[in-house]
Amino acid sequence: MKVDGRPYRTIWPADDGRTVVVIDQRLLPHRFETIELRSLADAEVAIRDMAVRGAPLIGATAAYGMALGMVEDSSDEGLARAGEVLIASRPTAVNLAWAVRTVQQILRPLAPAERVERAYAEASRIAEDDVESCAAIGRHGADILEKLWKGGEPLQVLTHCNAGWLATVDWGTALSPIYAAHERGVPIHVWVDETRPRNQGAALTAWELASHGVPHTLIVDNAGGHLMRQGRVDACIVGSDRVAANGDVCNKIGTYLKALAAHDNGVPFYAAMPHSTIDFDLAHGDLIPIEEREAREVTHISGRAADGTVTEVLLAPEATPGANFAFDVTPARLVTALITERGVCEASAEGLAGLYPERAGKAA
Ligand SMILES: CSC[C@@H](O)[C@@H](O)C(=O)COP(=O)(O)O
Repeated sequence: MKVDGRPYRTIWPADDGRTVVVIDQRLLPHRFETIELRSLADAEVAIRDMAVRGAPLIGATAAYGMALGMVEDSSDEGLARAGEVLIASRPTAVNLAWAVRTVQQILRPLAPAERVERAYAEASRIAEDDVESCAAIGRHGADILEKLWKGGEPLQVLTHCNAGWLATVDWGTALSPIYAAHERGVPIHVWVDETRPRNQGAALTAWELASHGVPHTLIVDNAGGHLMRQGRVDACIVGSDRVAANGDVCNKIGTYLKALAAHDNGVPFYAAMPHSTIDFDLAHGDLIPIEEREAREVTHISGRAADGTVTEVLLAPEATPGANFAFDVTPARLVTALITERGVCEASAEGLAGLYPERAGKAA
């Protein structure tokens, strides 16, 4: 996608062929800056501190992290250790473990001397695969949005968190259909959930949509139910960090409440994801590890001024403890359909098996 007229992806190798460059998403929407990852530790910290975030981008960063790890130590021990370090950085998005295991599987039979080049090639393949997958998700999802639009007033779509191009290598998952429909001339207005506590909706989704001229309005996380009751939402689309084999969808905390409100109000609720997000090894969503982050993100709110100064304010009494669950699981029965690069399917084991017959019922 473009930033100030220049095409960008969220991750790319620098000219030296070794350093990996990413956008520092902690600085958006006020500053667009990149950081260079030069070591396995840099990649691990970028994921853990959320300079990069979003399931597919975490996966691509982990793949490049494996390559950086191979530069440091391409022995069998180095290969295993790099995987352990990266997998421990964030637990919920399965794309991370999927990318690490994909790279390990390719490298394991090779001699250590051959592993560095092959690791970079595989990381680049994973990144390209994500770009193609997200573009295809955009086409399939735009077909749905086009059908939902009855002509006249803009289609009203609600989204949660950031599942746009910043969360992937390019295009996005939930936002890709919105961009594609917008390109096709379908008038769309997006209700953007702020997405406390880290405000990915306010900071990232709003920034993306504004940069691409898609009309949108920022709302507090609890407004979605009210808008749905008033008939002011035609569809919800979210991304996912992990889809279980039965179609349960894990995504940013608060997604489940939106799905409940959508179900109660007859609003279609779609989740969009590439194949790398589907965990055929997990029978159902209750088995998905839910990341718990620092309570400080809940008890405090912080904002960055345009000059870069960060101000943090305590919201609660000093002694009040906070709990910070980063994701929740929406049961498959509340999901109208899954939108993948292979097409649209029911959120069920049968639906997933129809699209991925080679993976269903087998280890990923
Ligand atoms: C495009 S992927 C969708 C998800 O990764 C996205 O909705 C999300 O929950 C991101 O969470 P984050 O904690 O910002 O990594």
